[in-house]
Amino acid sequence: MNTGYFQYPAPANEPVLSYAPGSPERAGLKKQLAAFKAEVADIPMYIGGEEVRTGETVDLRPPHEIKHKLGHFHQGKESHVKDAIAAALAAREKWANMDWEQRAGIFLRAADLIATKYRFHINAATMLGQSKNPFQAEIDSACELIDFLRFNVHFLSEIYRQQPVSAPGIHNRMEYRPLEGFVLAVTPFNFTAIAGNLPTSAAMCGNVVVWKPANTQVYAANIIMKVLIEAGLPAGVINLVYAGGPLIGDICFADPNFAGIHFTGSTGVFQTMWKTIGQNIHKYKSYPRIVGETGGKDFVLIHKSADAGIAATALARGAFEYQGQKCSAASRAYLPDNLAADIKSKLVADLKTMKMGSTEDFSNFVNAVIDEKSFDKIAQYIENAKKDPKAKIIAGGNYDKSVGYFIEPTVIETTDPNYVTMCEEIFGPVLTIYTYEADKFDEILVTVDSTSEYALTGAIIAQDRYAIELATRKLANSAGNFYINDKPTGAVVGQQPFGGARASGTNDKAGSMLNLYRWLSARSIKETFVPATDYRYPFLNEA
Ligand SMILES: NC(=O)c1ccc[n+]([C@@H]2O[C@H](COP(=O)([O-])OP(=O)(O)OC[C@H]3O[C@@H](n4cnc5c(N)ncnc54)[C@H](O)[C@@H]3O)[C@@H](O)[C@H]2O)c1
Ligand SMILES: N[C@@H](CCC=O)C(=O)O
Repeated sequence: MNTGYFQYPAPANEPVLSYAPGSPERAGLKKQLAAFKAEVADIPMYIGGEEVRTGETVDLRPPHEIKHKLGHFHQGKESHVKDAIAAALAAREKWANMDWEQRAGIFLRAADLIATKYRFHINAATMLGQSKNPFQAEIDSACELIDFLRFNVHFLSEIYRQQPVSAPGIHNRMEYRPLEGFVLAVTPFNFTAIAGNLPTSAAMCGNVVVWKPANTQVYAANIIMKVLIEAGLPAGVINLVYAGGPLIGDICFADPNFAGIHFTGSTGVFQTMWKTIGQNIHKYKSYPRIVGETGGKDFVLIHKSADAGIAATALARGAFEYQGQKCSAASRAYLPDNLAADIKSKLVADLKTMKMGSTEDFSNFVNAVIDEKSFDKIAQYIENAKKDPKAKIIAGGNYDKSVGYFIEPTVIETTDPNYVTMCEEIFGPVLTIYTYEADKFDEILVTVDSTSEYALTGAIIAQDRYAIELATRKLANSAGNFYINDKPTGAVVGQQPFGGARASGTNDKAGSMLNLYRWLSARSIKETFVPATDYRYPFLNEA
C-alpha cells in the first residue's frame, strides 16, 4: 500500500578516510587484513537465496603474493546458470510490485552497512584480491560503491517524479516498469564499485538479475552479496554465479526472457556479446537493452602554456595509480617541445620515489597487476618497445613474477605518434609520450582525436584559456569524460557521470539518471473522466 510520495534528496558523497598513521581507520583496516590472511574462505554462488557449492573450486590468491591462498570459489556449470535464470524469473513479480520506498530502503541500508560495519571488510578484500593500495580501495570499494547506491536511489526517485501534463478532463500518468525478463550483469576485475553497481542499478529499478563477476574479483564480490542479503534483498532478485563468460553468454543470450545486458569490460568481449544478441534477436520477447562501458586509450595533451609541475603530477597519478588498470588511466601523452625536458625530468623523479610491493605495506604506491595473463601481455609490450628504434624506455621497464605480478611504472618515449603503444589499450603501468612542436597545437589536436578507436577519457593541461577552449571544442568527440588541468581518472559519482563513446562503450553514464532509464520500460496511461458518447464531429451538423 502506497501512503505518500517519499522524497530522496541528493546525498553528499561519502567522505574518503585518510588511513594516515595513527588513525583509527588504519588500525581497523590492518586488523581486517590480518583476519582475512588467517583464514581460507569458501565462497559459494548465490542462487535463489541459497548458497550453492559445487565442489569444483578455483583458488583465489593475492596478485602481489601468489603463494598465499585466500580461499576458493565454487565454479558453476550450465545447470547453475539455468537455475539462476529460473530463480530470477520466479522472484520477478513480487519484486517488481514492491513499493518503491521498500526497495529503496534495501539499497540505502546496504550503503550504510558498507560505510560502517563492512567498510574494512570490503576494502581489505579489494586490497588482497585485486591488489589495490588502501587509498585506491577506499575510493573504489567503499566510497564509490556507497555513492552509487545512494545517488541511484535519489536519481530513480527523480525519474519516478517525472510525469506528463494532463489536459482538462483527463489524467495522464507514466509508469516506469522494470523490463520484462531478466538482466544479465557481467562485471570487470578492476573496480569493486562497478561490480556492485551493475547488478544493483538494474535491480533497484525493479528488475531481477543474473550477475557474473570476473574470477579475479570474486573475493570482494562475495562481500557485496553478503551485504545485500543482510540489507534485506529478497531471494532470487540478484543471483551471483561463477561460470566461464562464454558459457554464461551462450545460455543467457539464447533465453527468450533475456531483457538486457549491463556490461563493463573489454571492447572485444562486448562486441562479441552484441553480435550474439543480434543473431538471436528473433528469440526475445522484447528488444534487449545493451549497455556496455568498455576500453580506453586515454590521453593527456599538454599545451606550451602549461605548468610543468601540474602536467607531471597529472601523468604520475593518472597513469600509475592502481598500476594503470583503470579504463580511464592516462596511457598516451603529448608534450610540447618547450616543456618536454622539464616535464620528463619531474615525472621520472616522481617515479623514482614510488615504492612497489604488497598492499599490506601501506607505504607502497604501486602494487601488482591482476594476473599472469595480464602480466605477460604488458611485459610483451615493454619488450617490444625495448627492441624498436621508434621507442625508448625512459623510466621503469623491469618486471618480475616470482613473488607477485610486479611491473615497474614504465614510460616509453616514441618518435612516432602512431606507435603501437600510443594506439592500443595495454591496461597496465605503461605510459607512452610523444613530443610535438609547441607551435603546432592545431595539428596535434587532430592527431589526438584520430589516433585511437576509443573515446573514454582525456585531459588538457594549459594556462592559456584560448588553448583550453580550442581543445575542448576540437576534442568534443574524443572523450566522454574530459578534464581541464587535472588527471583523466577519478570520476566521482554525482559529480562527473562516467562513460565514453566510439569503441569505449554506449556512454550510458554509470551512476546517473541516463543509466537508470535503460533499465525501465515506461507505460503511458490516459484516463478520461467523462468519456465521449457521440462519434460525430460538430461540423457534421452544418449541412
Ligand atoms: N569504460 C568503463 O567504464 C570501464 C570500467 C572498468 C573497466 N573497463 C574495461 O574493462 C577491461 C578490463 O576488465 P576485465 O579484464 O575484467 O575485462 P574482460 O572483458 O576481460 O572481462 C569483463 C567480464 O566479462 C567476462 N567475459 C570475458 N569473456 C567473456 C565472454 N566471451 N562472454 C561473456 N563474458 C565474458 C569476464 O569474465 C568478466 O566478468 C578494460 O578493457 C577496461 O578498459 C571499462
Ligand atoms: N570511474 C573510474 C574508472 C573506472 C574504470 O576502470 C575513474 O574515473 O577513474
